[in-house]
Parts: sequence; C-alpha cells; structure tokens
Amino acid sequence: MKRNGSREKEKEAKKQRLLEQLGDRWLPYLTSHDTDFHQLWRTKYSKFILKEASEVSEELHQEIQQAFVNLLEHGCFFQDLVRIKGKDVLTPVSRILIGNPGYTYKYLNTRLFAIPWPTEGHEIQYINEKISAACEALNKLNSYFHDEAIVALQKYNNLQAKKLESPSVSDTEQDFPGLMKKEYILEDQRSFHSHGTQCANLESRTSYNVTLINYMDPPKMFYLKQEPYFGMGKMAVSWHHDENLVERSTVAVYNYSYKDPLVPKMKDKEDLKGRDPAIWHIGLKIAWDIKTPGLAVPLYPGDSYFMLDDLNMTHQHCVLSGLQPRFSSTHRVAESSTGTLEYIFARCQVALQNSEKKTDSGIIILKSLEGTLIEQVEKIHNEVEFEWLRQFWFQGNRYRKCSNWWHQPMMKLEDFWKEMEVMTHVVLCEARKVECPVEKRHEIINYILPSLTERQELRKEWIARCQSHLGQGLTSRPETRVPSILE
Ligand SMILES: O=C(O)CCC(=O)C(=O)O
Ligand SMILES: [Fe+2]
Repeated sequence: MKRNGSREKEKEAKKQRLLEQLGDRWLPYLTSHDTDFHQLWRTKYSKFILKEASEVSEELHQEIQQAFVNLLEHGCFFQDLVRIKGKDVLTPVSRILIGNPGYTYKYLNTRLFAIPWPTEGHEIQYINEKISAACEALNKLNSYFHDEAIVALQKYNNLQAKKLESPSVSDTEQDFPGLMKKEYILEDQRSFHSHGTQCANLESRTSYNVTLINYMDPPKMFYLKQEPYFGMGKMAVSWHHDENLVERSTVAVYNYSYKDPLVPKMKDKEDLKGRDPAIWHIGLKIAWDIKTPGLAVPLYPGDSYFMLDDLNMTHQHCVLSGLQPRFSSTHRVAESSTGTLEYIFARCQVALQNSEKKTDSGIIILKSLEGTLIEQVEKIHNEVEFEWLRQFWFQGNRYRKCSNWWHQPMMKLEDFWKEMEVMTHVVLCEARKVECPVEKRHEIINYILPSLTERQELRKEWIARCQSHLGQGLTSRPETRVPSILE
C-alpha cells in the first residue's frame, strides 16, 4: 500500500514539473486533417492499429450494438467510485465488466467482478433473455478480437522485418523537422523487433479473459476535465496506462457512438484547428515525452482499434469526448494470478487448514501457533476481507442486475472470513493466557501485529469510503454492513 502511495506521489510531482515547464503553451498534436498525421502515426504510434467499421461483418455490428443497448436499457452500467491519489473520485464513464466466470479486474483500487459470459462447463443464469444474448454477443466479439489481434500482430511483425531489411522505407525526421529529434525516430520499431513475439506469446497475449465496457452520454455530464497538455478538449477518460494486464498483451476495443438527433450540427470542418469536438477520439502520447507530438485519432461508429504489444507501457492514452452517447468494449488479458475466485478459495483453504471445529461443542481451536503459519492466516484474512468482500459489498447490488452468479460464492467467502475472524480471536486468547510463556506471547504478537494494524487502518478507510458523500450517492447504494463480530 505504502509503496504504491510513494510511487503515486513521485509521478504526481513529475507531472506537475512537466506542466510547469509547459507554462501556458500547448504541446503540438496532430489529428486526421493535418498533413503529417499518417506519417506521425506510422513512425511513432505504429503499434496503434485502427480497423474501420467496414472491415467487420454487418451481422457482428448488429449483435454488438444491440447488446450495448440491452445492457443500457436494463440499467447495467455504473459509475465507479475509484480512489486516485488518496481521494475518492466518481468516474465520468459508467461501466460493466463481462468475462470468464470467476474473473475480476482491478483498476484504481476498485475490483470489478465479471458478469460471466456463456462458458462451457458453467451453469449461468441471467436475469432475462436479452442480457443472456448480450453476454453471448460480447463473447463472440471477444473470440473475433482474439483472432484479429493475432493477425494484426503477425502483420506488424512482417512489416517491421521488411523495414529492417530495406531501411530506405524510412519514415524519418525530415517529415517533422520542427517537431522531433532523430534519435527518437526508429526506437518504436526497434523495441518491437528486439523482443520478438513468439507464437506462444502471441496466443497468451491475446487470450482475452474480460471486457470492460464503457458508456457515457456527454450532454448528461455537466463537468468533464479538459485535456491538460495538448489542448485536445474534453476528456471522458484521462491519460493513463491500462493497469493489471498481462505484460505486452494487446488491448482490443470496439467503439460505438450512436447518432442522437438532439446533437447540434458542427460548424464547417474547414475552420477547425485541432480535433473536431463533436467526434469521439482516442488520444495518444508517449509517456514523459514532450518532444513527440501527440495524436488524436477520430473514431466512427463501429470502428475498432488495437493497442499492440508494449504500446500500453511506452505510451499513454485518453478518451476525448464527442457529443453523442458512446459505448466501448475494451477486451483485455487481465493479470489474473490473484484475481480469480479459484485463487481466493484456494487461499482460504490454506488459512482454514489451521482451524479445527470440535464436533461436540462447535468450538474452534487452532492446530498450530507456529509464528509463520499464524502470520500467513492473518494475511489471507486481510486479503479476503479487503480485496474481495469489502470491494463487493461496497459496490452494493449492481452485480445482481444481470445475474445472481456472484451471490453464492461471495456468501461462501463470507463464511470463510467469519471463521478467520474467530481464528484471530482464538490466537489473541492464546497469547493472553497466563500459562502462555512470555517468549511465545512475544512471538505471536510479532508475527500477527503488522496484519492486525493494517486491518484496523483499512477498516477505517473503508468505513469512511462508504460513509462519504460520494459513496452514499452511488446509484447502487453501498452496503455499510459490518458483521456483528466487529461491532
Ligand atoms: O473507451 C475507450 O476507447 C478506451 C477506454 C479506456 O481507455 C479504458 O477504459 O481503459
Ligand atoms: Fe485504457
């Protein structure tokens, strides 16, 4: 927790220095009506691939767009109350996570629980036929994106190999004389080639396990932040790297903004300086680089884009708002080593192995008071409480909107956690016993104190979060319940 905090502070200081350096000037950026737009894209943003709507079958478009509308009409999208730099912030976009059964995705200290898409070997009940069809359609898009991402990566590889064979295909500095320095030019391509992408990697870096679907209706958002470095206009999602992904995995996004007759007609495009504020764009920039111009790529209904390989690490992206309501389905390979139900159940099993219920009295005793063992139990106790239960309780009943799938496993986790609460109580009783030797008492305390202190701090933080103004105002009221043992 603390390490994260200091990293965040450093980043913030770096950002402030950059903004100060800028003063009241904007950094340059290019968009589709600028002459050098495609040239800049090819040289500095070559791992950003756009697939226009016309390249995708009409049938798939129909299914996906209908899925979005069904989810919206059923009230399945929710703004997240995330935590940035120690502050609670309500995201302008509303979201839903759909994915493999039991998977979660954590971003900005918020764990989202995936509504499962239909998966072989899993019995999934949806609230109605429309939601069931929506999840199925998104799974179909997911498989399609998996195949397309592999094709895109292979194409990219081949192109880079050709470029290295004949360097005369040079997208060089002469094209941006005033904007860039030579040393930056080919680094984009070089990094890809030197890391080479093998077949197994191709597969694992495109096997999407979740999609985070975003929705925003701009006229309903009375405040949107202005893009701070380039003057790109209003942002729906600020500059960021996507978190919690398998390293170098591709992100695939389907974009759908629909025509709303209430949106005012834009003035003549000829007059425009910079990007068209009526159209949604994806903004791209190289992280911590103020020499290379930024890029604002317009997105039209049905367009998809891919962020290949390490683009998400070397670059940042943001979403620039247009005027129409928009959905995007962002398919990701979430880093899931500690983010699945299977994982947390296995952890709980480890902890509960140290507890034994006396059949006659029902009393719980501990099998061992060995230091490292009780330390591990208390760590697991914190993990299940703060990474799973409180995250789930906080988001209230939003998960029941589509399916009751999470209900039963979360009840089970809650039962495991209650048993761990008793285990903590028992360990403390043991340490307090008069017959407990002083050394043993010290050993117990030394091993469990850090976890208990962290628990107390995090409980305070969570309770404040639930009781905060924003927390209380969530569409899906957070549950502030604290089981009786804590009261
Ligand atoms: O909506 C998009 O196109 C991308 C959204 C995004 O960057 C995100 O959700 O992380
Ligand atoms: Fe993103």
